[in-house]
Amino acid sequence: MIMKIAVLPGDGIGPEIIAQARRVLDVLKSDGLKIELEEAPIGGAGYDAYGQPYPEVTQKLAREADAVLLGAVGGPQYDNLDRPLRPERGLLAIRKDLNLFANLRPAILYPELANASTLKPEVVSGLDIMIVRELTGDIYFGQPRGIRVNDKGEREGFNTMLYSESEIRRIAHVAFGIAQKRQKKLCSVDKANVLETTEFWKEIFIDVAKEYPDVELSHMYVDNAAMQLVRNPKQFDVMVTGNIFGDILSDEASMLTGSIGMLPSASLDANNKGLYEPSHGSAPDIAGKNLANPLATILSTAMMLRYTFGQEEAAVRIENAVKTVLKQGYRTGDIFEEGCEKVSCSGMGDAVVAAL
Ligand SMILES: NC(=O)c1ccc[n+]([C@@H]2O[C@H](COP(=O)([O-])OP(=O)(O)OC[C@H]3O[C@@H](n4cnc5c(N)ncnc54)[C@H](O)[C@@H]3O)[C@@H](O)[C@H]2O)c1
Ligand SMILES: CC(C)[C@H](C(=O)O)[C@@H](O)C(=O)O
Ligand SMILES: [Mg+2]
Repeated sequence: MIMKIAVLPGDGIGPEIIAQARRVLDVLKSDGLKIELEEAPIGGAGYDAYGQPYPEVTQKLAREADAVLLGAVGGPQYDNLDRPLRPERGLLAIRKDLNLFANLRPAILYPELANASTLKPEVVSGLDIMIVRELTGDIYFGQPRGIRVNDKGEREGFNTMLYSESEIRRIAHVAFGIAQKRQKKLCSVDKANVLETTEFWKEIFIDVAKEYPDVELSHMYVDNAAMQLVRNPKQFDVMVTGNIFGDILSDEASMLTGSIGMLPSASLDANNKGLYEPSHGSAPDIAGKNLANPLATILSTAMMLRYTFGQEEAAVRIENAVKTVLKQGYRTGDIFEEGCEKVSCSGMGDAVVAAL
């Protein structure tokens, strides 16, 4: 089987981190994996090349590919564009277009990074949480949305937090399925005390739970969950939540692992076609300086091999290479500590390739 991968570097540090992930894939390719890579622009790069953040060429490539590897989108130079043209809309468009409703963001603390975590080692050692974020619904996509003039002649901005029953059910099945293969503990995060949308979410989760009697389902309000994540994160095994809460909680959880540069992600459709990207953004403050941590992107390629291609061995090989470079003491600036060797983005890529 030839694995067709659409590579969309995007903006800011996107091209730098994707270059390192490509080197990793090139090693696997030279060792016999049949991988076909083709690049196209997305986000600001899409706008610059074709006037659209999700150009038709990119859409065609992404639809025809088995998986998509994406860097990051966005940057201050695009912030004043009309809303539909902004880079972030390109990312939302590809997620919706490919029906990638299940976003998996694993927050794993590698023991070597215990000191890089913002929490004390004893609170965080052994951390392994899977955040399951619904990705194609919620306030991100609910209609109506916009900025309008109200009855009093005042301008107002509005969005709609919306989930249909089928959208909740399908993400619930994904989350319960993942919990079944782990510690069998699923925490659904909501704001059911205030928001009808998430009260409904909770109701559906309780119903779906009947099909998974071996999984212990709990519920937590999102404000408490944000606090519990920094108080005692190891109480969580799998967390499942809607699009907006998942966006925020996954960034928070990333710091428990040492850096946002360590958090990979998989965004899957119902058939495990996936888009793989780091959870972070285009980091305009360090873009073009060869400073970014490429490990989240490299770990995302491992997720791709696992979830879309069923190549468990190759996935573990990449993860082991990452563990090796951390053991060897290589650190980009975001995870650097005294006594380690500071490397650039491409330097980290060199180390991973050597470890492979
Ligand atoms: N998936 C995506 O493409 C995505 C995700 C988040 C934000 N964004 C976009 O990125 C732009 C910047 O957003 P932001 O600043 O809020 O978030 P960001 O994640 O880009 O950066 C936040 C901070 O984390 C640092 N950082 C991020 N990734 C890093 C890495 N790999 N190595 C080292 N440090 C890293 C940055 O330098 C910055 O200080 C915005 O346009 C935003 O919309 C895109
Ligand atoms: C850039 C933005 C649209 C995106 C999101 O909010 O989903 C990002 O923050 C992420 O976490 O992937
Ligand atoms: Mg985010």
